[in-house]
Amino acid sequence: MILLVLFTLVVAYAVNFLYKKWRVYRLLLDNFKTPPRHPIFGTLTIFPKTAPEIFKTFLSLFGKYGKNFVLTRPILDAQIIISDAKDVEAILTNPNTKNARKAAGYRILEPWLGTGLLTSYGEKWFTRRKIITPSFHFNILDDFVNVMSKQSDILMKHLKSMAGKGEVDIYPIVNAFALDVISETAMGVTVNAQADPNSEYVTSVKKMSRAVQERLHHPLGKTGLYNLTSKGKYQKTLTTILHNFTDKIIGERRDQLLSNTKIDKGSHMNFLDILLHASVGGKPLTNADIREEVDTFMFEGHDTTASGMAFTLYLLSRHADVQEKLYQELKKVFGSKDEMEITNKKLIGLEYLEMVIKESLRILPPVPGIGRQLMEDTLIGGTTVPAGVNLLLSIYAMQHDPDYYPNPEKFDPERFRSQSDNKRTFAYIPFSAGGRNCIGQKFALLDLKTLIAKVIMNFKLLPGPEVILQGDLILKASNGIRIRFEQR
Ligand code: HEM
Repeated sequence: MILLVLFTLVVAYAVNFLYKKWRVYRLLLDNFKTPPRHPIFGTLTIFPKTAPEIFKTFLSLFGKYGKNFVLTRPILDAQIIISDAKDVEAILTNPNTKNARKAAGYRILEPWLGTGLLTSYGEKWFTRRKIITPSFHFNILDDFVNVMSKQSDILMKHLKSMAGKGEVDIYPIVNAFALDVISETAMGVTVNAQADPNSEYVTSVKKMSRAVQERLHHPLGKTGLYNLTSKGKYQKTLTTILHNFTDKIIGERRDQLLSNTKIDKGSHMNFLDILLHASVGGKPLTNADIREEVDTFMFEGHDTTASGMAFTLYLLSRHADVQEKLYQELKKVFGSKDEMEITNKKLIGLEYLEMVIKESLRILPPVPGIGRQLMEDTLIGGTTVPAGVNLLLSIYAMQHDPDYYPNPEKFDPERFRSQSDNKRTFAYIPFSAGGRNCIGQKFALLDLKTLIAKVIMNFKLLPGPEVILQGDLILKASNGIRIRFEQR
């Protein structure tokens, strides 16, 4: 009898669950365009197998189905893809920012990042954001520029050894640079990715970035069942290595503070120090709390920036006129390459460099799209979409939409000479926008400017093959980002 009652309850729950899902599913399909659907697999079947082909097919859908459309997956799962800047604005500027919950896909980052700033929401996100925001104060960024400049000198030596010797895939090289900069600024230690690319931590970060991308495409990727697969177990092993490393750094730094060893104020205050000094409701953050944030910075602060750096150099290598104009601006500010002293103030004065970077981040945005799960009913394209629905805001599609950017495939930094065109504001969001925008935006721009300025003052860039793009969490090139260097 008890079994019968239990069985009936389970069936009733399942029917109710599916009925509610079906109603949302129907609402979305009745109000948004959608590509042809397979009865079980939904629109998954229109996508080819490889990551570059998936990205190409995805982008072609905007031409066929308009700025917003729906994609479906098994079990009545529907997601709205959005590239109408008006709708993006309404979603990102919702005054209830605390409730900006990330889409279900972000949960694949949680084994490594926990629920740090990127993945959390509600009160936890709000409190952490308040604590972390001062880490990006102008004065602190000033100190960080010294780290960026020092690390870029190491990179120059590395590039010199490669100049004039044919094509180089620039992505892993600038990735190591970005990792060194973020580790020194976030944790106060150098992981020496440039000098020692084979250390356990450095290789584990790289493997983890790849493992996360793979998980994104795995049918069980977003479920707990993934942890039982061999790939899931591999991700767990990497997580343990990465956590052990961060735990050790945090533990040592806390002990140093407790034993009253004075933090050397002559050196920069890093994010870790700020977190160790912070408290919530009078209680200090635990080591586990701090680890979430340090790991989040290590992930979000290096792959993104490396993608931006590598693609900017790639675009410059293919546009000799822009490169020359930039070189002339840099020469005026820095004099000769041997006397280059990089400061925050000098970088801010480089107007054309800023335009070049902005246009690069438009044409090849490191984060091609961001996901949200609606926490309240929201009007999208004239339809009230119920809470719970997952959205993908396509940064790439908006920034390539001819309605917002005439001749969108043309690399033209002059687009950013005038900032007066308000129509475009939310069509250009490489760092997202609103309350949950990128907290590291200023940091990333300084990092990009330092590296690009140093490279262009020292080298002439020449083109290699065209990139084949793949756009998962981070925009990358499946054939590498290959260019040639000649020493100036
Ligand atoms: C060119 C480089 C970068 C780009 C294009 C970029 C882009 C973005 C974007 C689009 C978001 C929104 C993500 C979402 O809503 O899901 C974001 C969030 C975030 N970024 Fe960046 N980012 C860059 C560099 C950095 C750096 C250097 C750091 C750290 C130093 C950083 C830390 C973060 C964090 C912690 C968040 C979450 C913020 C929150 O939700 O409150 N990013 N970034």
